[in-house]
Amino acid sequence: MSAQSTAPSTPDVARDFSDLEISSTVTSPAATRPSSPIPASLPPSPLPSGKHKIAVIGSGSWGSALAKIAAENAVKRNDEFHSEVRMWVREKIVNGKPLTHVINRTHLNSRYLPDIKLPRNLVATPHLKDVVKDATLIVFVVPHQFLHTVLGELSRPGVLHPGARAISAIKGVEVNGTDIETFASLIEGRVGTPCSALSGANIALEVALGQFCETTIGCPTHEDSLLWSAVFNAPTFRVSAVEDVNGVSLGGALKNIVALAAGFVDGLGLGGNTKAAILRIGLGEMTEFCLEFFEGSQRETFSNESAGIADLITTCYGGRNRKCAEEFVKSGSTFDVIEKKLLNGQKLQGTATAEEVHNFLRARKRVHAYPLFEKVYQIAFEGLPPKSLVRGL
Ligand SMILES: NC(=O)c1ccc[n+]([C@@H]2O[C@H](COP(=O)([O-])OP(=O)(O)OC[C@H]3O[C@@H](n4cnc5c(N)ncnc54)[C@H](O)[C@@H]3O)[C@@H](O)[C@H]2O)c1
Ligand SMILES: O=P(O)(O)OC[C@H](O)CO
Repeated sequence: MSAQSTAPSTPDVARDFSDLEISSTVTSPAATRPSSPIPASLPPSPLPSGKHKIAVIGSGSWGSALAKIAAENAVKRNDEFHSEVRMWVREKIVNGKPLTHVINRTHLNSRYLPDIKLPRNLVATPHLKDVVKDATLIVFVVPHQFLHTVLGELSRPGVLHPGARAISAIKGVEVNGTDIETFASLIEGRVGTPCSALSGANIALEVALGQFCETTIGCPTHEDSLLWSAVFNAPTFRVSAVEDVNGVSLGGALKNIVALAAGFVDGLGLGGNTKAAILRIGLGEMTEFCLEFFEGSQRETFSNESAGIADLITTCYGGRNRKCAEEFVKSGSTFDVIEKKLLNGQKLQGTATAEEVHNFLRARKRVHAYPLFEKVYQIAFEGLPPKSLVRGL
């Protein structure tokens, strides 16, 4: 959704789908929270009947981990899904061989998620058009820097199945002057498929190793939440559904700014009390930002869901943004240099989001209302000394 005015929040209970069985013709009323509807310009096209075909756009560490779960579920729920799941891999030569060949022969993504065995029914495919051919369920999980290029190709007529549904697992926001949009909304607008959001306390490697965790899906309709729960819910990846697409998207995006602050705290050698204060203040700014600018979003998505408080905690202790921000303080290098040095080809999201959010707040003349976000921006981009992080908060 585009930026909008403040709206009251209504508490409700999220639904746990651990024992889920799906049907593509579910008509029961939504058991999930109310939220903003699909824009009027996009009348939901009917979901195709029959088995669903899943496509995953992105094969970084999170793309590969999500594709693994989806492909395992596609086999387990073979009455609902085609067993073959295709994953878009941006071709790259790794040890003299194309990455797609490596993945399809060894069932390992040696570049981005090494040592994790991927299911044999997960097929790495280098051309986007082939990945989405006949796909009815499309997972978007590229680093947000590259989404526009992907959407450019997918928005050509005839490329996507007309009744397809999409979900975005991308953490970031799109800003244009005084407008702000989630990636779910951007995808929906560009390719015309209703788009849900998936976000949670989900460090890719831990998920891929099968360590228990939770995630939140924000879906525009109950039907979408049943579909996406069936794609992703697993014994060690527990899906809870809410109808707050914006809250789920914004939780994942904004926590990356707070994670940079947490990394500054670590780099400065400050202790647990300071970090806890940063997390509390950060969660407050994340929640208020979403409520102020995204009509219909829910405070409880931040306080109760994996996409809110839980993701904030895991990112501020174990994430890449935290790690790079600590190094920023300790080494004095730029984030570009640190990303190359520490992330082995993976992409940092928090700095870009801090800049986008700063530009948006400045355009809206609301910078003063979000002092932690602004401090992070100034430290990362304007040379403010990291030790001033907590001054005046
Ligand atoms: N890694 C995690 O633990 C994690 C967890 C949850 C959410 N996320 C989110 O998922 C999204 C994807 O992150 P990731 O960790 O899978 O990716 P990543 O950081 O591992 O980045 C690698 C991916 O970027 C692609 N890439 C590199 N250069 C490209 C270019 N020029 N054009 C197109 N693609 C290019 C690579 O092909 C590869 O698929 C991000 O928004 C991230 O915030 C990540
Ligand atoms: O490693 P980060 O900081 O990009 O965080 C990864 C995930 O978003 C954690 O849920």
